[in-house]
Amino acid sequence: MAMSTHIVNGVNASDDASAQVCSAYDNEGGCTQDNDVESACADKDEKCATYVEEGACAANPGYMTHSCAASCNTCNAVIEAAKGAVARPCTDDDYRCLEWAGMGECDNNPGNQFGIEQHLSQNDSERKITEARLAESIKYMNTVWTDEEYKSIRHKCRNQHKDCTLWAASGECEKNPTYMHLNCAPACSTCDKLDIRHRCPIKPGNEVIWKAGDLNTLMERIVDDADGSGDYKRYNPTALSRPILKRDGSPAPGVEKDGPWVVVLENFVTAEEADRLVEIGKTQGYQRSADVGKEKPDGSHESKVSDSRTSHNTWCKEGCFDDPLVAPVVDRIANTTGTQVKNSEYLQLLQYEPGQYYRQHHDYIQHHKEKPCGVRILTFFIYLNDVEEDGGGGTHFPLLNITVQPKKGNAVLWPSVKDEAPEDKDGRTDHEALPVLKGFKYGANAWIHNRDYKEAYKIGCQ
Ligand SMILES: O=C(O)CCC(=O)C(=O)O
Ligand SMILES: [Fe+2]
Repeated sequence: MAMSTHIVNGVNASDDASAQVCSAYDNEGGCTQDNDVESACADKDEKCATYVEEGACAANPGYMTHSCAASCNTCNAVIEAAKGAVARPCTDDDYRCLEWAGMGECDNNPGNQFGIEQHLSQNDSERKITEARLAESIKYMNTVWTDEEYKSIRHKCRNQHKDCTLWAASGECEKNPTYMHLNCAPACSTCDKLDIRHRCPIKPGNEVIWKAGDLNTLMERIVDDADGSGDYKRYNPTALSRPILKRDGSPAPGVEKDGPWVVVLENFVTAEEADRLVEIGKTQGYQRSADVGKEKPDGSHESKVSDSRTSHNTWCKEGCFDDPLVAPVVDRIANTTGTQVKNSEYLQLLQYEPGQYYRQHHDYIQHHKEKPCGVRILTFFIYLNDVEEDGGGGTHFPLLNITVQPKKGNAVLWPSVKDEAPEDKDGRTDHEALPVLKGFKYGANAWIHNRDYKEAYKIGCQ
């Protein structure tokens, strides 16, 4: 079923009976083409006669009254509409609309709607600029509905507020783009921004923090204390896996097998800090964990609950990250990894009940590569309670044959990317959270990104 997309007739308000209908506007909202009442009342659809025979004047007055005013004898209604202070804001574009609506086509084929009916101000100058903007929107939406380029987002391109067009006419698309581009996309002519791939470009200045070699430099500094400062000594760092050769080409002492970095830091958080994170998690309430799901047509991703991950989690955002016992932990993670707080996702607080687990997976998310947050480069995982040796719940790296047992306050960190190509996944750090067999397990994930995550999150581009 083909539907055209003509949506709104702009009507020039006038107080007297010799109302004029404006059919075109200039940039300032002035009417460039005044037609007299006679032409306003003329039939505008060459099939009017046929429709009338089919009884459409009565069956579908929404379309016929205005489009076949002569044949339906509804000239007065057109003049009244033109006289009224509010323009006829939205009309059906085909006399069969009513019939189609009855068949459920508004839901099945919501093509010719572009959102909430737009309010035209009573104030003359506002009204003029709004009408001019409306005329632009109509033109633009015709393109959106015909051009292949907009196929994936055209159904989502709607004005979500009655004042979108007035706001757009007053410069709000430029002043307040985050809200306007999404919620008033027809008014701002920004339907393309509904596609996350267009809305979220990587802007100049948002640089990656790791170049080739930076991963090994950091990890050698942590584990070998190569800078001699002793800063990391207090965590008694242990590399459970590491590259067989150091950056200077010398063999890493005691290392027999080449591998990615997996490093344990002891007592990274105090017992008090760990308890506070668990307490905040409980107060906020843990929800069933979800994974990244399928890509949606607009380029964003579904989140999906699946059997591969049965834990519960909550996020440490407002009211948590600024807690006096939490803020130092967040800062410490950034300092220890030579990154900045803005590179890290908000802490994810995890709870595993007996029997719960997270099957083998990788923390690297491919689609982040083209996003302003960049890819996850490091996972910094903190254990917030002890789980007994025979209590399960270990973090297991199946490709490396390593299991780290949860110990309150300890952290384990590993890269998601390769040292020589820090945007690319290092598949060797696949891991799983083994089922907890006894008691509960609590933990906190900090996923550190190669670009500014917090800014990307703020604008919905993560
Ligand atoms: O709970 C663990 O030991 C690891 C959790 C994990 O891998 C994750 O949440 O991505
Ligand atoms: Fe993970």
